[in-house]
Parts: sequence; C-alpha cells; structure tokens
Amino acid sequence: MRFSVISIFPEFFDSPLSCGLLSKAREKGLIEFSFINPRGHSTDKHHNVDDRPYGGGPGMVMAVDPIRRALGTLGPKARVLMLSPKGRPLTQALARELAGEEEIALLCGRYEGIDARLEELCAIEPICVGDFVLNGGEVGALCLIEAVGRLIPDFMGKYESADEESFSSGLLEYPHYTRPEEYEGLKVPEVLSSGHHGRIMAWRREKSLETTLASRPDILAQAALTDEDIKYLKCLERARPGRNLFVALVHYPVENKSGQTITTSLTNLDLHDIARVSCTYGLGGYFVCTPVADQQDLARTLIGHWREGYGLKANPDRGTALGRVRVVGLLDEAIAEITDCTGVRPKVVATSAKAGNMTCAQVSQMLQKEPVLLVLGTGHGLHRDVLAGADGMLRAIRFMDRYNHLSVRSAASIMVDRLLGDIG
Ligand SMILES: C[S@@+](CC[C@H](N)C(=O)[O-])C[C@H]1O[C@@H](n2cnc3c(N)ncnc32)[C@H](O)[C@@H]1O
Repeated sequence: MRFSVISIFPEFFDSPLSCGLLSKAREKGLIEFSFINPRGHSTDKHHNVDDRPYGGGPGMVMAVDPIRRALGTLGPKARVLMLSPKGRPLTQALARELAGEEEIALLCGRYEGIDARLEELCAIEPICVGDFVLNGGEVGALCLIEAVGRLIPDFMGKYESADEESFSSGLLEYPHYTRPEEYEGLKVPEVLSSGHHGRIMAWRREKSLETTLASRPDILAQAALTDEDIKYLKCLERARPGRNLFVALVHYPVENKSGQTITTSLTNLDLHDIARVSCTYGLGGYFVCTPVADQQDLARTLIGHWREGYGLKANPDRGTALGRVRVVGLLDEAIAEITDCTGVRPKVVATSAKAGNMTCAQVSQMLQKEPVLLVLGTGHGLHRDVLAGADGMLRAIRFMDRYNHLSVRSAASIMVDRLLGDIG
C-alpha cells in the first residue's frame, strides 16, 4: 500500500514513521510513503500557499490552486482523503475498508482550512479523527496511517492480531496482565493461569462486555451480541440514570386552541402507556396531575383494579407498571414529593410540540447527577405559566418538520427512549 501525504510540513512525519512497526512495515516494503508539499506547486514567487479569507475574520485559508496541482501528481488509483472536522468519522470499520486500497492520498489542511472550491473540482472524501480541532491535518493523517497500516496483512508479528482488539467485534477489549503474578497485593485473575483455553475465552468475553458497558454503553447498544452475552449483561450491576427521571402528565393548567386555561380529563390509555414506559425504562416515578376530585378517584379506581382487583390475577405485570403512578393535584405536589424522596429539588423540564431548545444530550447529562422531572401537557399544551416556571424546555420532537402532532403517550415514549436508550 502507498500513502501519499500532501502537507506543507512533511518533516512532521519523520519521527513517527521511523520507529516501531510502521518503520518495519516500510523496511519490508509493505507500506510506501511519498510526500507532496503544496509549496512546490505554488506559482507564487514566494511559494505562498495561503491567503486572507473572503468575508473577513481571523486566520488564513489555504489556496485552491497549489493543492489542486499537488493532487494532479497522484496515481490514477489514489483514493483522496482530506483530514477535516466535517468529515466521515474515522472508525475501525473505515480503517478496515481503507486497508484494501492500493494508494491513499492524505490531504492535510492548515490554518482555517482549504478553499471550499477544491471539493467542487476534485473527488475528495473528508475524514474526521474526532470531535475536536487540531492545528493541522498531519496528526489526523498519522492516526489514519497507523489505524489502516496495522490491518495490512503481515504488518503485525505472527503473535499479534487485530481480530480481538477493541472495536473489532463492536466491543472494547478485555484487560491484559503480565508478570509479576502479584503486584502491590493485586493478583492476576486465576483463570488466566489455568491453561484452560475455553475458560479463558469465556472470561475475556465477559470482561469485554463489562468494560464496554462501563466505559462505552453507546457502542454496546450497537454491538452484535450473542444470547449468552445478553444473559451475562442482564446480571451485571450498572448505573441507572433512569431512576433520576420522573414524568408528570398535567391535566391542569393546560391551554385550549384559543390559549384559554382549561382542565382536561384523564384517559385510560395515557395512564397505562406512560406507566408501562416508566416501568420498562426504570424511571423514578410517573405523576398524574389533576386537581379534580372525581378524576383523582377515577385514576385510583383504575389503578386499584390492576393493583388489587381482578386485573391483578389477569395480568400482574400491568399491576407492577400501574403501581408507579402517583395521583397528585398540581405539579408543585409532584415536585415536592420528588424533593422529599431524593433530597434534591428536581430540574423541571417542560415539553411542547412547538418550542424548546434543550437537547436530549443536555438532559441525559443532568440525569447523571440530579433528578429531572419531564413535564408533559394535555389539551393544546402546557399552560404558559408552567412553561415560564420550568428550568428548561426540551426541543420538540421532529422540530424541523411541519407535522409533529403526536399523542402525549407517544411523545413520552420517544423522549424517554432518546434520554435513556437501551442501556440507561
Ligand atoms: C485549525 S484546523 C481548521 C478548523 C476549521 N476552521 C473548523 O473550524 O472546522 C486546520 C486543519 O486541521 C485539520 N483538522 C483539525 N481538526 C481535525 C479533526 N478533528 N479531524 C481531522 N482533521 C482535523 C484539518 O485538515 C483542518 O483543515
């Protein structure tokens, strides 16, 4: 494989490519490198490659022409990648894909980046090495060279393999140990000295699952898992931020179509479905808020049927879910109950189909450390006073579309799933 690096700092690569496995791969002829400096292709008498940005602002921009000329020197089969924060994320799967190429050209930007017209004129794929900004593409290019290079056959010694490493199977790798067998009172797990290949494999898989659950639950949710894996995961202790999440369904005060303050009637469907969501996602609780005595009685009768009456015999699971429902008069009572049981006043996050700017990621972050009460409205939505009194308002589901009129129980399910997913 050949890597052709287009950079105004080719010397950046001297040391990293002259040590370790990359240097050996070079010596063995597995990987070749060539460097093209756009300065050498600048027609400017000072070999300048940058200029001030149109529209003003700080920094300089790399000019299109020297880079286009530099790209013109590449072989016909070169796949041209440009290191850029806006690019496709560099993942193990992408590294595997690239390992099959004959020639990869890596275009390294500097300053504020490269004149945007380059991408209109040349076939270039932007690649990003992480959600942060570097001074230039060189460090990113080195990440890519190493991630791709080590997947080339014979790059690694016969005792090393990329197959079991982190991300290869969609999981993080298990922990490693070497001599001494005991250090500062810490012993190497006994199974690793057992010589029992099957037990070692099983232990490693379990540790891999544990590490991934603890450190990267996001990738665990996407990983291919066997029935055995799922059985093991079910037994593991895990942080349950869902316990910090409470839901309130408000029947008063809400607004009608004309913006008047009204009270709505509760529905059996909302009662059941949101209770089932609360139970499935392990929420702290579900409050139904109605100050109307008849409505409170009705809610308690419905709940009683499933908790104690005939419903309990017919479907005990439903009783478990409905056991989560607390009937209160006003939202403030729900807030007071949560404060009492958690010792902390919950952050109140209102919801609306029309407005809201708080992201699910922000609320998920809050759930890691404090209780949050997600407030859902009925009728034509929560009363303006409830919205004004909230600590924040969650961004509407499908906020970019014209039609987003969901039932409140559908909205509750979608929001809770976005906040907690399968692992939270
Ligand atoms: C200072 S950065 C320019 C950042 C650019 N103004 C922006 O905000 O997106 C200069 C160059 O570093 C490289 N670079 C910076 N961060 C990167 C990242 N996360 N992934 C890949 N390349 C990156 C790109 O080649 C970029 O053109």
